[in-house]
Amino acid sequence: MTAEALSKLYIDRPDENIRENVKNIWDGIAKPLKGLGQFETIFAQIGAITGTTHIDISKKAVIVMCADNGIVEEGVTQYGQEMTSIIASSMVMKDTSVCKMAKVTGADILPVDIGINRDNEIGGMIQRNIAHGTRNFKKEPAMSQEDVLKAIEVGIAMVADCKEQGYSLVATGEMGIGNTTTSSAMTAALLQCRVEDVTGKGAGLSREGVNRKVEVIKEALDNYNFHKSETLRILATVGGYDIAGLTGVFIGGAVHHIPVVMDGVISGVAALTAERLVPGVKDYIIPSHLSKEPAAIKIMEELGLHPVIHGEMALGEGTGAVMMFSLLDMALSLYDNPVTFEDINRIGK
Ligand SMILES: O=C(O)c1ccc[n+]([C@@H]2O[C@H](COP(=O)([O-])O)[C@@H](O)[C@H]2O)c1
Ligand SMILES: Cc1cc2nc[nH]c2cc1C
Repeated sequence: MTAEALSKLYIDRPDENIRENVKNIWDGIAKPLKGLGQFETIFAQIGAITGTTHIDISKKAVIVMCADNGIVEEGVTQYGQEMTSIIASSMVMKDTSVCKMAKVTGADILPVDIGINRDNEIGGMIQRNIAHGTRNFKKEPAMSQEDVLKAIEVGIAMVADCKEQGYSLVATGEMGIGNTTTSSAMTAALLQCRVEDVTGKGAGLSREGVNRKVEVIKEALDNYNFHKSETLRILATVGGYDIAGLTGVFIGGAVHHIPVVMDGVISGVAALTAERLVPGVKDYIIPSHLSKEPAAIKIMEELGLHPVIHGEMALGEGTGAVMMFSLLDMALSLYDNPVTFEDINRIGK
């Protein structure tokens, strides 16, 4: 896909009549008006996206983009790069946090190697490796624009495949040591805000570690001198294959009318990138939780999204999105099997 073809993608507006119809169905259920709050508007959004008031979220998948980041050699993380491979391998064995949580809600985990740094493939992963990790963005741009476009295409194609396999709801997840550094760098560049305001502990840095991370990002951004509108250049220079792949997942959701549940801060940066590249994508995004990483709230504000879970989570892999799956299933049980005002009036007589 070329940058031009990407910018020309057309996103339909969600169906506003169906949005209203779903809201009216909620109002007919025997409960205080708007009593399920944001969940009512989320189902109205799903109806508007899918073009029907019959909400089906029975088959769910988490697309977990796994990739390595060259910036790790600058000492910006608590763990070494090998941890990406270790957790990705465990994901295939259904033995990581997101796998255990997905088992509870009955969702499938689709682990994608989009840029892990290792010579041999991890059997059982969806093989889409574009490169063995990115380059160190403090020294040189992390990726070429061509490779970034390939990664975006991988994400779009993953959603198309999911649709073909009957999935009606997908979520974003990722695994990649160093990806909170790429996320903070991208947020600072895309929102033109101070690096220290959008940089956090990631997977467990000390205060001194965070200070170092801030300095590394600042030095790099000073060199590149981005304008906030240079979305693709920012992604290619200081982003990662995981963020690019997830950008494609969000775009794919909008193109294929599949709602996409957004996980934490890395997914958030990808969502913002997708909306900047292809305006209209954000109408297809369902936020799940507000990550503890400080960039998350700024991204939510910029996108006008309101996550429902405020639990200070900072885990990644798609865990917050899977938690949201459970809440959506529970809310849907009211919508699917409602007690209406007619029912209770009849019983009460
Ligand atoms: O999802 C989040 O908001 C989130 C916040 C902090 C850390 N993580 C996870 O931790 C890893 C990145 O942390 P780090 O410190 O190596 O940049 C990566 O694999 C993410 O899935 C994820
Ligand atoms: C153990 C571990 C698991 C993770 N899952 C997502 N990011 C992670 C980072 C670490 C360090």
